[in-house]
Amino acid sequence: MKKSLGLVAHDEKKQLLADWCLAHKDKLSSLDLYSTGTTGKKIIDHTGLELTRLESGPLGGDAQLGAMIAEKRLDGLIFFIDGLAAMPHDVDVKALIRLATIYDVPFACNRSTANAVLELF
Ligand SMILES: O=C(CO)COP(=O)(O)O
Repeated sequence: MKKSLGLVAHDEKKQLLADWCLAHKDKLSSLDLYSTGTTGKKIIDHTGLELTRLESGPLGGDAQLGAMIAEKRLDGLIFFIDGLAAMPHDVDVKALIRLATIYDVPFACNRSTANAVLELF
């Protein structure tokens, strides 16, 4: 069965994630990819990768990824976080990170850790 990977980025980090996805397109195309709404659109437009777009983060996309982790349907999470901006949905962001932590899901919050997580796939 294909492994699944979540891909999320805050607005200031979306280009960085799209570029990272392009650089790793071959490997990523062998995985089931899930993304929050706006991040997913950016990745598709930039890379042509196929992925499942969930709701936008502030409208529940982070919560959907958290639910997938709790249901053991997500094998890894790449979440490029903007550590310099306040988010109206900060509670959802924290909940997603918390679930990745307690379920021991490989989780990357920036490019160098994303490279390390992708090595596991
Ligand atoms: O806000 C996000 C993660 O917290 C990302 O959501 P979007 O991909 O819809 O911008």
